[in-house]
Amino acid sequence: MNGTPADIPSFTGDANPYAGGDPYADYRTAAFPFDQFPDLADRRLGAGVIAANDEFFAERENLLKPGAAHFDPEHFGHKGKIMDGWETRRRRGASADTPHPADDDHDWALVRLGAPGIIHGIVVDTAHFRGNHPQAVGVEATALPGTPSPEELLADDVKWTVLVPRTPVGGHAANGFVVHRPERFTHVRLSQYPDGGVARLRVHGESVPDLVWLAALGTFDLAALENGGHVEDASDRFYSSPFHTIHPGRSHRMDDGWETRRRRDHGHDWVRYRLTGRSELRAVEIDTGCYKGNSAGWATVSVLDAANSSGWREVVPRTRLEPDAVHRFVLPEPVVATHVRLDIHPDGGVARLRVHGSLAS
Ligand SMILES: NC(=O)NC(NC(N)=O)C(=O)[O-]
Repeated sequence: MNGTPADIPSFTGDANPYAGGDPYADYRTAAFPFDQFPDLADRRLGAGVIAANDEFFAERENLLKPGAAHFDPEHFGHKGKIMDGWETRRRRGASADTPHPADDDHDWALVRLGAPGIIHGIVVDTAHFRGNHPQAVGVEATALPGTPSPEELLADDVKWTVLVPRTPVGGHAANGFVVHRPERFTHVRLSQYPDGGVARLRVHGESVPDLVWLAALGTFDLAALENGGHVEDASDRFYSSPFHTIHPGRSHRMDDGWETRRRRDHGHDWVRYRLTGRSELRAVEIDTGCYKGNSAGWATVSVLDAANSSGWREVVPRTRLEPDAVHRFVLPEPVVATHVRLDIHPDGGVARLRVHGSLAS
């Protein structure tokens, strides 16, 4: 079953015209059951809007930007109001007698996921699109190997699976849709009927890597999101998401890592990761990049082999961390694990965790 079950909030209709002050004051949003899963269409994972049929008012690339859409009421350009989203021109009918668009008229954007995977939910966010949001949206997905061009994706023989059937949406709202599909997808197509603006598209799910590629690599980072690593749980998500610790590359800003609030008790913070699969781990990296006055103080790394009942085992003992630095640990001997836990004492920031090894045979 796809779409919006009765128990998740849905929004329809116009929002009121912007009345000044905080543009988010009348924004309609909700917590969705799939919020726990990362956004597979995150630009920071390498996702891209590779084509759109129209982007007259605002560029398609805005759809995948991290963070909430910005609205500046005074910002106008040569073509109209500058909008932080993807916005198409107004569609027209064929003649003076039929000035309205036809029922099936729509605009579309093609998105390559940054990490292909299983999709659990979609948010079509129309933030700041009030009188010019789409009346309805639909989302489909497909899986193609390699790096297909837009033309290849749009070929007649490509099978697209409907994730969100054409559904009315609200303006200036986070329009969320639960998806129940077991397949791995590589691309999605967002359609808006008949035209309009969408600020952000979020595609929440679980990354499913190409195992043939990983087998060819041999040794790789088994916690990396792009390799199928996953954050199962974390003690704190106050400032930023623990998923950032398994994003590609180095962190370039403090909010690009995982930062917990200041603890005022005697506890500590932690993240629990599920690895690509059962694997043999040989080396661990903890990067406190961009955390200077608020780096995690000490860290411990433990592993669990869920196929074996021996429980959690510490592989990196509690170690003092330097601010804004990469710390490398070669394990005294390789360990077999399905899960890793990072404990930080007492609190603070960790930008990245890398867990190097290979899949256990
Ligand atoms: N005030 C507007 O935003 N108008 C138009 N859009 C932009 N971006 O100028 C439109 O037709 O939707």
